[in-house]
Amino acid sequence: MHSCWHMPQERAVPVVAIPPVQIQRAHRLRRSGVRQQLRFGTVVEYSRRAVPCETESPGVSRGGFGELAGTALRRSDLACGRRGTLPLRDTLWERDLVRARGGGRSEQAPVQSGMAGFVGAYALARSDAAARQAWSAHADRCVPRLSRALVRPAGGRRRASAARLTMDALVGKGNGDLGKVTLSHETSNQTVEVYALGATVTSWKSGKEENFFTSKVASWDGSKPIRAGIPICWPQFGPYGPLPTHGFARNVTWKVLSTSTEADGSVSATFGLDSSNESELVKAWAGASFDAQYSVILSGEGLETTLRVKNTGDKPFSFTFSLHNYFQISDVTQTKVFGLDKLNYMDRLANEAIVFEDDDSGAGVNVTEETDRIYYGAPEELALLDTSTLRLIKMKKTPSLPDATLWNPFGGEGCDPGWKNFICVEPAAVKDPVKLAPGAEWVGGQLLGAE
Ligand SMILES: O=P(O)(O)OC[C@H]1O[C@@H](O)[C@H](O)[C@@H](O)[C@@H]1O
Repeated sequence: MHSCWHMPQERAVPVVAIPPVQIQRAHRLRRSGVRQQLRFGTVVEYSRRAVPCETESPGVSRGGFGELAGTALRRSDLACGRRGTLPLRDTLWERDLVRARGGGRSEQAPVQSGMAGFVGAYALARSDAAARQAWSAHADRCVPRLSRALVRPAGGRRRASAARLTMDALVGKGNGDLGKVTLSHETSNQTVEVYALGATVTSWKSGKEENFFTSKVASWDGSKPIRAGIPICWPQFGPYGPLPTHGFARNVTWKVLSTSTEADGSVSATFGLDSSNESELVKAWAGASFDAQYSVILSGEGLETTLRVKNTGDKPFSFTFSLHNYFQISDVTQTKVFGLDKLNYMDRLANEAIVFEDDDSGAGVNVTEETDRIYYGAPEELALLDTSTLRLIKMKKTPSLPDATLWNPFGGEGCDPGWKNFICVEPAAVKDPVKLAPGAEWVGGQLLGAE
């Protein structure tokens, strides 16, 4: 069989076509309510197989495996004229393949908690196993890195590099004459823009592709938070607390504390906000004394954004938090969010009822109506796939951010005119507010990768 999808050498296995009828059978099993006996975190038997992409399977139903495979097939069709194979190793959908298996090679392999949907999307979107492994390895290293104190004392390994400032980090003016830092990572051809107002990352480009949404009606005069990129919701998420919605971090101007270049070539900017800020909102926050630093790091693997908060007073305080990612997508209804299947969520549109998501198909969550949810205890790794463009955004969040929100207003009255082109997936700490004792520090952040 001719193959246009590269199968890496070390993963070369006999390619066995799965007839559409077997895929249909897998769907029937799932739909008929047969429980998946194979759970995340267990060792499952799986079959190394590939779906033949010349099969424009008339019988492959929409939803789950079929729909995504269909997307991938269309991509293959474009690339190689309706022939080729798509490896499906390590994917959640392999659970279906296990059921659908009709003989052939199989072996034992671990399926990691929370990874399956994400890896599945990735595997389907791209068949480059080497890149997949590199991402996973980096993401695993990233959490401890994110959890370290961010600004090192003078003389530390990180050098605040005035000499390289013009190359890697530019401090200048942006829209509305607002202060802005631009970071460039030349080897990976990424750039990021961060406004001092709210320390808001407004743009993150991988090559020419913009990963973040900027509202056409965003205000750039400081009167409102900037609706673009990653507004920081702190020290309050949503209406839950004494402050205006989403707290004050996104409303006030942060100091640019440093820009630097690491030995590994990653570039960063760190912003600071503390309780000496003159804003009435800050003063009104129950007299809490704090020192907050927000670090934005661009590396070959993507974008890391991390908030560190220290209680500098003699009273404890608590807060909730989210990184309000506005991801740019071509159509919200054609976007799948992976990692949130089969989780309880709090539905903010249904009197905050706890809803049990029973679909564990791994097909990803698809927004088809106004959606405002908080998933309690979301996995550390999430991903979203724009199935129109096959653009994939991967997210790894620190354990200190156990929750994730999912929001799109879906054309509701007064909502943003660009609602179709964004989806908010926000790593968050909402259900259990973070409590900080005097002198204590907290760190929460995310690593984002785009393909
Ligand atoms: O303040 P913004 O950027 O308009 O975002 C508001 C939305 O932010 C989301 O995080 C919340 O889940 C929604 O309930 C809320 O409406």
